[in-house]
Amino acid sequence: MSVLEVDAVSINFGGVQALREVTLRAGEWEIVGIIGPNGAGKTTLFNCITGFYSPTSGRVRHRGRDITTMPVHARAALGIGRTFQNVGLVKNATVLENLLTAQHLRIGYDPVTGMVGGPATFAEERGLTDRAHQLLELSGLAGHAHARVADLPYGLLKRIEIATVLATDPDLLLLDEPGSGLGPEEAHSLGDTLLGLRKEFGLTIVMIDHHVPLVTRISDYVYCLNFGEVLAEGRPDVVRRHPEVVRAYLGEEEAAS
Ligand SMILES: Nc1ncnc2c1ncn2[C@@H]1O[C@H](COP(=O)(O)OP(=O)(O)OP(=O)(O)O)[C@@H](O)[C@H]1O
Repeated sequence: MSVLEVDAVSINFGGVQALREVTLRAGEWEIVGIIGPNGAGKTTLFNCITGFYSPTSGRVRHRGRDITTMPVHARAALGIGRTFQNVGLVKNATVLENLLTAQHLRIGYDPVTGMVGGPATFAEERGLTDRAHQLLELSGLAGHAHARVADLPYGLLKRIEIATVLATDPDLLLLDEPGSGLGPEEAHSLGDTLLGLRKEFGLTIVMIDHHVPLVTRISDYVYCLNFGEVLAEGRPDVVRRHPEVVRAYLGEEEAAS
C-alpha cells in the first residue's frame, strides 16, 4: 500500500489552473523527488496534501485512508510532517528550544501540570531533551543545540527545520526546497543526512527541489511538473534525460552531460 496517494488532483485559483489531474504515489521508505520550473504547481501540490488547500477535484490518501477533506491538524496527527519554503522557526530561541516546542505540540503538553512540575513532568522533560539531542545529532546539528537560530547560517536553518518536523514523529516527510541556497558540497551533505534519517526513522520523504544533482542522487522516483501537469515521471536518470523535461526545465547542457 502507498503511504501517499494523490489521485487526479486539480485545483483552480480564479482563472489559473494550478494543478491539472496530478497523480502521484509514494511508497514505504521511498524518497520521491518533485522538480519543475517556477510556478509549475509544486508548492500548491504540498498544500493539497497537507490540507492548506482543498482540491477542486481528485483525492488524497494516506495509507489508503481518504484525507481529502481532513483539516490540517488532523493530517499532521496522522504523521504528515512538512517544512516550508521560507524557513519556519522561532529565530530568537535556541535550536534546542525550537525542538522542544515542536515536541510539546506533539504530546499536547498540559500547562498546569507543567507549572506544578511533578516528578512525572521532570522525567518526561528529561526524555524529551534526550530525544531532541538525538535528533540534532542525526540531523547533523550536534554542537549547535544552544545556539540562537538567528545567529546561524541559512544552510543550517533547513536542517533545524527538518529536525523540528521530525520531533513531531512523522511517517511522511514533505520537504519544500531543502537544498535551496546551498552550495554543491552542502547539498551533497544534506543528501547524506536525508538518507540517514530515512534509514533511522523508516521515513517516506517527498521532496520538492530545484537542486537537480541532490534530487537525482537520493530519490528513488521523480516527478517533473510543468504548468500544473505531470510532464514526466520515473527513475531519476530517466526523468533527467527526458526530452520534454530538458526542454522545459533543465537546459540543453543537461542532456549532453
Ligand atoms: N493562493 C493562491 N491564489 C492564487 N494563485 C495561486 C495561489 N497559490 C498558487 N497560485 C498559483 O498557482 C501556480 C503554481 O504556484 P506554486 O507556488 O504551486 O508553484 P511552484 O511550482 O511551487 O513554484 P516555485 O518553484 O516558484 O515555488 C502559480 O501560477 C501561482 O501563482
